[in-house]
Amino acid sequence: MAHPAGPRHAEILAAPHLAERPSSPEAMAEIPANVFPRNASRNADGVLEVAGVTADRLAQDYGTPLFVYDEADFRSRCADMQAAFGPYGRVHYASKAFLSVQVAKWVQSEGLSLDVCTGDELAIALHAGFPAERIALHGNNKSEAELDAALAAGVGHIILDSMIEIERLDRLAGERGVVAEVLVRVTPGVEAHTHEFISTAHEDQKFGFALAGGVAMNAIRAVFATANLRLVGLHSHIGSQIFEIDGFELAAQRVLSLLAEVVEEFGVDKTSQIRMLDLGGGLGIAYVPSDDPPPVKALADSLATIVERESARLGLPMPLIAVEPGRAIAGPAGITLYRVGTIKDVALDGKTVRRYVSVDGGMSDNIRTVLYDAEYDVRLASRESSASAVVCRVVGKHCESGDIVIRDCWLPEDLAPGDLLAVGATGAYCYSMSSRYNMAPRPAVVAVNEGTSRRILRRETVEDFLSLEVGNE
Ligand SMILES: Cc1ncc(COP(=O)(O)O)c(C=O)c1O
Ligand SMILES: N[C@@H](CCCC[NH3+])C(=O)O
Repeated sequence: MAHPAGPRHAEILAAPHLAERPSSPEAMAEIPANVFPRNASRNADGVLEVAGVTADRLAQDYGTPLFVYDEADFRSRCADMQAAFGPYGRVHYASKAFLSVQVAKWVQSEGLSLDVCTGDELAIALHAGFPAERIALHGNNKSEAELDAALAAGVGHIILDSMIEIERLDRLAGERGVVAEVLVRVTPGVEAHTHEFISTAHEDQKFGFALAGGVAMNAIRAVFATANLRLVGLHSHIGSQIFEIDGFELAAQRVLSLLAEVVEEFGVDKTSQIRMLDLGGGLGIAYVPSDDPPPVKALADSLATIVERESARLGLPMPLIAVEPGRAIAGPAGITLYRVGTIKDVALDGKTVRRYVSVDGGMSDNIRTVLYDAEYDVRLASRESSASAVVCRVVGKHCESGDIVIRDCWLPEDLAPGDLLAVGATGAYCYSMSSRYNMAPRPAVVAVNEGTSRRILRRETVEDFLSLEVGNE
């Protein structure tokens, strides 16, 4: 395909998945099945549809930017997780990836458990009628109020993260006259191959008790010394967006070795209630077509084999394996629709230009590009184009030059204001990490299913912002 006339457009060298110009307009129009929701496709008119509802219709009915979740996709990923890991233990959906009352209901009806990190995530789950005994509470700085709310609700277990918290929870449980089931979060010193800020099991960070220096063992001793805490498992989470099993394998080996030490010190009888090995979340997804994460079932079976082998080697009974996937359930189920507002060719030097495509959202609804250099796949959603491919940078509307949604991508040369763009795999950690920067209202969130759509969260309005104002009477 020829370059468009005029100055040469900036070529992409850094991103391997973009190194090759799409072979044809059809290739550029393709909706990559491993990135977009399972029920997304281009219809006969060339318009993107999700679960039978067109991007045009959605934008017209609900406005843009818009988060669109394929409900059947979300549910099927819950079901896949449950089928893969359920036989070995328990699946907690990590609600931080994306939570709403509807989402909690989907998770519940698919039979999964739920992991929450704050009192307010807990409140949303309880509001949805999620059974408290299937909820686990995480967090490195849970307040007394949050711990007490969890005890009042009767959550399944609480994952302990500091010595102060052990004392705090023991006291609160005593005051309520209950015994709280707890896991101790162990930091096993595994460097997951992922971005530093989403890697959580190397030792120099805020989560958990280090295996090194006997810190985790001391925490376990402290729990055994309490009157109102019952240790039912050990937890480790090595990071997020992980494609290889070796990090999980090493973490499982190390945590099981710690368990063997605990059994040796406290005896088989006193430790028989420690039945859960929670390996956390972190299962990776495809953000761009070349990403190839392992299938969930294969991962589950390999992990179970490893845990079984290690347990046998250490003379321990096979524990229940718990996992806490967030991204792998919510991520691929969601897309973001944006409306193109302006397009600008910016001269980089004498010979090249970069095409900036500005959309009506940005870092307020997707901070991941700015925060982690995350990559995304974007497609023209409102029509098909036969124009040639041009390297573009999709940017938001915020007062920040770093407000980039997609650093480099191929889009049709004839892209114009008013066109709709769809960014794939934005279902996790986009809405949940959104902000109101520049008074940007949080977008609406829509669920689509079998040809129908419904709002599950309405768009914020300036009236919402004004309702927070005080002292202006
Ligand atoms: C303790 C814990 N569990 C589960 C998750 C969910 O991770 P992911 O969405 O990568 O599966 C996280 C986030 O990284 C976490 O910190
Ligand atoms: N928020 C991160 C992952 C960390 C999640 C929780 N520990 C992301 O968007 O990738």
